[in-house]
Amino acid sequence: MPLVSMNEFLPKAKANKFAVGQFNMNNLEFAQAIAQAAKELNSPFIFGVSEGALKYMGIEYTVAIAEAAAKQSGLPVALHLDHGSTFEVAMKCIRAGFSSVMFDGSHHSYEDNIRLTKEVVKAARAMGVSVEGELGTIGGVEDDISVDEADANLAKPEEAIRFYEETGVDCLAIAVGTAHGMYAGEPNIRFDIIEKVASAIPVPVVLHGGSGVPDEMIRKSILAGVGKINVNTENQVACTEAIREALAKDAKVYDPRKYLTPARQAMVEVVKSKIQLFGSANQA
Ligand SMILES: O=C(O)C[C@@H](O)[C@H](O)C(=O)COP(=O)(O)O
Ligand SMILES: [Zn+2]
Repeated sequence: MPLVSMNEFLPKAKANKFAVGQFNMNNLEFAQAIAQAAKELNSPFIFGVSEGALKYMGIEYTVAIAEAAAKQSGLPVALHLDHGSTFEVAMKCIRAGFSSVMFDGSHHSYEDNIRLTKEVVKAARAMGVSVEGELGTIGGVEDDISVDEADANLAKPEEAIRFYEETGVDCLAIAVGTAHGMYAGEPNIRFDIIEKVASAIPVPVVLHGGSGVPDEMIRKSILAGVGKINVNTENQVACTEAIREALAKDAKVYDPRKYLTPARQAMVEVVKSKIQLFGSANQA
């Protein structure tokens, strides 16, 4: 199956109250693990690729790997630019074969964020590519602010609703108390904000910072209207722990396949557990 826009599965997720996982692709083993887990559970999924990951893997390798995974799995798979910072990078990804892009204008003023997101939506829609927008500040490692500081920048429901109405994005990431990276304690998720926004717009709310969020909070977020959840850190941790363990067991090992095989399997288990939790198994 060729790569698809997120609109192939997000409307169904919103209607049937499940969420589709965005699992970030950082190298070939991540892509293989994500595709294998999704195939075992017959789930649609999204490969998220940040600008940093794009630089690391190269845009042509990224698209080729995602296309191979979609073809091999036979599942609906979207290749999605994660936290795209400019119109230009979004267009570069679309031209290279991405089926979906996020324009993260959250660091701009509210009005500029609307104006810039609208431009991306107009161009992307003409090419059948879905767009995610972002409002508010999602804290954590990525922008080096703590969860408490991020709380001061949660999305305001009226602003989020107007943002959707003016931009026409296909899904909307709003800051509701989650953060990128691992949590020191538990996140304080504002389910009331999710509910207010999700009940007023026809597209799903996106939850960034999905790693380390307790299962019950994930279920509650989905019931409140989250239809896409991003996970990267938990896969990175599982991958690195498995490599450390393999190297500690045999200090003389030099064949990367010897430590990347358990690393890949550890990620398969993480992704499978998220797919079960998000309710997207058997929704392909
Ligand atoms: O870290 C990245 O490169 C991707 C993340 O920003 C992704 O969008 C995300 O939200 C993952 O959250 P996490 O797994 O809880 O860090
Ligand atoms: Zn994110």
